[in-house]
Amino acid sequence: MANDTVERVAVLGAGSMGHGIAELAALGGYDVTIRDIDEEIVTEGYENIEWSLEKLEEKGRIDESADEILGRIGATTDLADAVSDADLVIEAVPEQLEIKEDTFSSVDEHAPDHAILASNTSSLSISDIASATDRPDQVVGLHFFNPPVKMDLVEVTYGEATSDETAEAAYEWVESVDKTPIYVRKDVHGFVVNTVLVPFMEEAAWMLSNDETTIREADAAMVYERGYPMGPFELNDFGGIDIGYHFRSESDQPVPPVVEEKVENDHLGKKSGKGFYDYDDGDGVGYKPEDAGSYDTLRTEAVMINKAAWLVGNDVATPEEIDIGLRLGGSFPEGMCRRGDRIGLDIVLEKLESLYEEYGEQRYEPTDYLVELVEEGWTGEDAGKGFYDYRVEPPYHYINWELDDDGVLEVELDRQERMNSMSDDMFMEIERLLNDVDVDEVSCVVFEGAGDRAFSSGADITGFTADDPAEIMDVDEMFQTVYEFPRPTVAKIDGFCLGAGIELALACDIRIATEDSTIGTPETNLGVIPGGGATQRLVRLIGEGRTKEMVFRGMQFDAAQAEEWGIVNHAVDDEAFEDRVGEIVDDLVSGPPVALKAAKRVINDGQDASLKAALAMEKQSFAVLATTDDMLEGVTAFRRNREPQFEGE
Ligand SMILES: C/C=C/C(=O)SCCNC(=O)CCNC(=O)[C@H](O)C(C)(C)COP(=O)(O)OP(=O)(O)OC[C@H]1O[C@@H](n2cnc3c(N)ncnc32)[C@H](O)[C@@H]1OP(=O)(O)O
Repeated sequence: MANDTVERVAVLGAGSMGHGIAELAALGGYDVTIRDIDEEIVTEGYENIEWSLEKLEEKGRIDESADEILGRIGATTDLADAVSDADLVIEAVPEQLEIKEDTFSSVDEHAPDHAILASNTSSLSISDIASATDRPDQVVGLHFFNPPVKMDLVEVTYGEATSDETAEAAYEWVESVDKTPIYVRKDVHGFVVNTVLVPFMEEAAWMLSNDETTIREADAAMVYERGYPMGPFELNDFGGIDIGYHFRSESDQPVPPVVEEKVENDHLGKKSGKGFYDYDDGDGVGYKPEDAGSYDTLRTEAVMINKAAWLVGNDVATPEEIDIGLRLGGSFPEGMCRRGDRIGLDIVLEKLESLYEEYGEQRYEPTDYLVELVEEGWTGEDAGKGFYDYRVEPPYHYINWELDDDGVLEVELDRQERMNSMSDDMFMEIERLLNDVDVDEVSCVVFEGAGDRAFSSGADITGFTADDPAEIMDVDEMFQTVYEFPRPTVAKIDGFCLGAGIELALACDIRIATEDSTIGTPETNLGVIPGGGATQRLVRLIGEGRTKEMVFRGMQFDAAQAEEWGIVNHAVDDEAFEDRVGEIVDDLVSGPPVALKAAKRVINDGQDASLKAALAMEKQSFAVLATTDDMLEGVTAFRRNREPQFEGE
């Protein structure tokens, strides 16, 4: 029976994945034993962990010392020793079924009965691996991405016999080490991420094999026109061309001839000095935006969306899980379900049908689920439903929000894989939330960034070349919605707050930052200027000279300087941060709502009026407020020497 209290972890294999997983487990507070067959490999793995922890310590990214964390890690070559008291065993030995089976059979013999046995395989079947044990119900896939400490995603994969109890315990463990798990509910080859990601590279390789594209054209189009972080050939070179090759051939699927040829010639990508690009004797990756030509981006995206539909239709994963998987595991700007809903599933289906007709290849055959959606008229966002249902409560993918009993609306920008940088969807979601929320229920709004690295590093730069300039200009509306929201707003800044990040903060009424935060307007480094209001809001806040210096020089500085310049209200020590924000929010929550709303309007609008007109606005508001119940309550409380209880009337 799986144990839901994991205290001790054993990691088998001290290579790049194994030592990374062991480091992660130790960072999460677990006692870990790392084991490999050879003393030298174990020592190397241990030293790699030591080096990495020291780097994290130097960068101030860990709360404990590297030595303390290292103190939780033991190393051995003895498998029985490593697993005998482990509650969770994670295998990260070479990707060969025989080696995995031998390992699991020995682990089964020596690990406690309650232990969960996990495999980090990325391409083998969990069910096959589990069958080497007498407890297949306690065997689960835990597919970490490389490097495990940096990459946020872990796929938690069911084998045929895996019990819910085991999968749930594994899922919770992943959360306990601060990673994001997604369930892969069936043991399908490639799990979720690779099922959708591999065609990104493969479709381009088929097109190259058929002389339908060039390497640079495909890479430039997917990066600059569609916003992917790397082009398909660049990604293939980066990850290793042999990896994708084995992935296809293991599952008896045809391999594009250009890939076969590269593997035969040992041109495996960056690691061998040559792949689709030449790294040793050439300039390496070298495409430019103008190389994009007429590459058929929809062809690749349609195949990926078809794969995503196949996963959903076969209950392997939900659209949310697929999209999180691709964002965190593939660094995609958005998941393929969301992208499909934006493109229009009817357009995707039509594309697949025409490709299927032209080439007759199985990979173009539209999956049943996609056909069903389109037949029912659920063709995506414009139709109100596609992979996601946009009709009643449209989903929020990039912000988390909560309205508590005191009326504090907490909005968390959550795109940690890209430093909470703001995509079009994030802009839209913030705006939609503020427009849809019942203002009477809200006493104040607090914006913050998810994770511990950034409030927001700005607008998503990768979208700049892919988006229509008119859409980029529209971002301004969200900032104005925040600025005009009729309740006090607070920016709670911890970490990078750059570009659109500081612009969101400037649209808030009060800004409070941890001392270590970095604040700035780096847009000129990108050849643009702030587009979300910073030039205008900053000049009103800190004056012309400082605004010009900041914007012209693309300056970034710490919170102390931001406080000195008047950009943030308070720069606060890390330890005191939550309390300080809490004090401010408490004051806003207990303040008189009608008066605060009036004060905000008069202060905002008065800045654009003449002093005379602004004073008149103030006087008028004062007079109106003097007739409210809140004023009576304020005066009564003063006379009776008690705290006022404002009702907002
Ligand atoms: C109208 C508004 C306009 C604007 O806002 S323009 C944008 C202004 N902002 C910037 O120019 C800041 C850009 N970002 C950075 O300079 C750096 O990041 C930081 C200094 C914030 C952090 O650096 P480090 O600690 O080395 O992290 P990392 O590896 O650069 O970032 C982690 C991942 O986040 C992605 N990322 C960060 N900021 C953005 C962004 N603004 N747009 C898109 N992606 C971003 C990276 O690329 C990377 O991703 P991967 O791990 O896949 O390599």
